[in-house]
Amino acid sequence: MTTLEPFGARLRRAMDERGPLCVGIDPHASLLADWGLNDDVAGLARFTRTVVEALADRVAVLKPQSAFFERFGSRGLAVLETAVVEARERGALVLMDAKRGDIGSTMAAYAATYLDPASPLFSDAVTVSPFLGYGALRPAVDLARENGCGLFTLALTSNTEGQEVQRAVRADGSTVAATMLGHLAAENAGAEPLGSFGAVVGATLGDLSAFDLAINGPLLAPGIGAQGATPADLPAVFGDAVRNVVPSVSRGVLRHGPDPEALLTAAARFADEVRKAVDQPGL
Ligand SMILES: O=C(O)c1cc(=O)[nH]c(=O)n1[C@@H]1O[C@H](COP(=O)(O)O)[C@@H](O)[C@H]1O
Repeated sequence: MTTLEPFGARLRRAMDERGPLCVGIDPHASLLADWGLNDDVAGLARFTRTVVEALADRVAVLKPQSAFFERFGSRGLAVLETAVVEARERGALVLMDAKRGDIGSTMAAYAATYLDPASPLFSDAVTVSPFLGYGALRPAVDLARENGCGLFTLALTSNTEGQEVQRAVRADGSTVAATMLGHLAAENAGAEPLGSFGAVVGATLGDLSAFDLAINGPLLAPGIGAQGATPADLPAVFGDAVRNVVPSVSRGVLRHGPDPEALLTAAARFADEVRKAVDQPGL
């Protein structure tokens, strides 16, 4: 198996060619109903295939939310496996949104699930939670490096509840979030054109100038659309780091289905708004 080019380089190229938008694949039961589909594995498969076929050859990143597949058990995971393979074949980078985080020895198994090319769920990158300690993520960091994959570590999440943990002040006076950003900057030191170790930083959070977002890695910015943020908010939230932002939308695009053209139009509209806001290419 050929080793992939580092994820950061692959992502930068995809952002340059396709624009930086990430579309999330979140098959909520309510969306399946809105699309006239049953809340069962056949409905899940139809929904997922529609999104992949509509968008995988146009957007830089597709981000399946694993929870919506796991709720159907092994047959849901089989749908997810197919989606990952098809999306990658059509040229999208797949960011598995699994938000895994555990003690190091267990983390190694999560890493093998998403970052080992031999795994049926092998993805370009995965979201991880550092709240058992950043060091516990080491097996995932190492395997990502080995296989040309990326990690997106939660730093400042889009939901207000996250603040009690992420903005907590440590004994040395730094916040937990700033500490995570510091770890990521260290992982990405010297990487060109972009490091492979991203942070998740919500687009909903307002001015973040108190945080050093210059981690030389991508900043996944969920919260656009259904959670209320808009592409126009990005420069004020991210400042100079906006060039490395991967804005992420799930329901804001998915609610336009099941017509594939309508999905693509919705994604293109978000991409266009992003391009106007941050001066990067559209779809
Ligand atoms: O890691 C994520 O993607 C994520 C981090 C975060 O801080 N907030 C957040 O909403 N997300 C995910 O992004 C998606 C947001 O979906 P929409 O609100 O429908 O656009 C969901 O799959 C969330 O799990």
